[in-house]
Amino acid sequence: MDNQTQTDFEAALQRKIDLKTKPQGALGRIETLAVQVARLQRTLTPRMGRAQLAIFAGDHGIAADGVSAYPAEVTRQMVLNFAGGGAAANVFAAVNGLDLRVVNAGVKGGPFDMAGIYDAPIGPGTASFLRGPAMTSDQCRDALETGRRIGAEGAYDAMACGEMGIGNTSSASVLTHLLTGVELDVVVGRGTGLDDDGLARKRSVLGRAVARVTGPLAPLQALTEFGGFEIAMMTGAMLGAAQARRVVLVDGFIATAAALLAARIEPGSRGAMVFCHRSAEPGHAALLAALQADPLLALDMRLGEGTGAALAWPLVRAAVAMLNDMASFEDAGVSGPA
Ligand SMILES: Cc1cc2ncn([C@H]3O[C@H](COP(=O)(O)O)[C@@H](O)[C@H]3O)c2cc1C
Ligand SMILES: O=C(O)c1cccnc1
Repeated sequence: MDNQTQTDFEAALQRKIDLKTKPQGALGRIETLAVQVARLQRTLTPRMGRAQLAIFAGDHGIAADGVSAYPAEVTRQMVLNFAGGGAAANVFAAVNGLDLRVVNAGVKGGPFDMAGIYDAPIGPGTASFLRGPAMTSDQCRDALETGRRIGAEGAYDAMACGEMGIGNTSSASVLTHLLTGVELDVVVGRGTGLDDDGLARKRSVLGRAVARVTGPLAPLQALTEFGGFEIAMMTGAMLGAAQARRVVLVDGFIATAAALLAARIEPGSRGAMVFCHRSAEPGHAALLAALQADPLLALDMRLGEGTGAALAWPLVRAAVAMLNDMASFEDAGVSGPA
């Protein structure tokens, strides 16, 4: 769109919302959401029919260094739980009508070879980033490419990204520190529920890991050094979905680390992102501030899997329904402001 067309479009969009049977601005953030989706789809009559929740799973070498309250085997066990329909993400996706896709981005123990799990492993888990890079730059590129393809596949209007990977709050914490400049100790949290000793150990391990590198890292370098296969694939999926002009439903701490990477790699992707909830994991605030994002929900959740994204999906649908289906003052014969 040229500048004049853009200005006319924005004016027509705001006028359409202001003529609805409500006091001006009375639907608050629902109005902002409607504007965002209309801009993304470049129409005054956007569509918000189907959403997919893709859960990317990957193992982390750093998990063997004692940074999680749970053992690494839980990653694989939870992938089987997703396939069996028993996880929180399954339940919320079912209630709110999102299609679920489970992606093996690199879980230890080899391919699953079973219905309901898409095997696209980059490797058998990352290497521990305490001792060297988590992955090679080729692996990082492959994960991003696979993610981009997944993000653009199917006939979806929205893409929710979730993750599973024991140890991935460690990866996300280091990425948050490197990408935002906020002090490491501030952004490291309890993850799955470390006690005070566990948290101190996690801070110490991650401090030593960060000391391995010097100087500011470019986003792709940071992802290669300290990322996870599921984080890299999720970053790619967000980029692919944004490029296809789909709404990107961003979940909690880990997903927002991927979102910040995506926005740094391609700033244009930011416009597609809807920030769904504020995680209780402390590093989330730093990521949200860097993205100038104010999430829709604050439910004290700290799970991941895309649970917050699945819960926020009906709000996006409601915003679009408001724009398309709500009567104007004239349609309904309601008097405007006195
Ligand atoms: C049973 C179970 C289900 C989960 N679903 C998501 N996570 C979440 O916790 C993990 C990250 O936390 P940390 O860095 O402390 O390991 C990720 O797998 C994340 O998705 C889970 C964790 C557990 C234990
Ligand atoms: O907010 C998240 O995504 C999160 C927080 C803790 C553990 N796993 C995920």
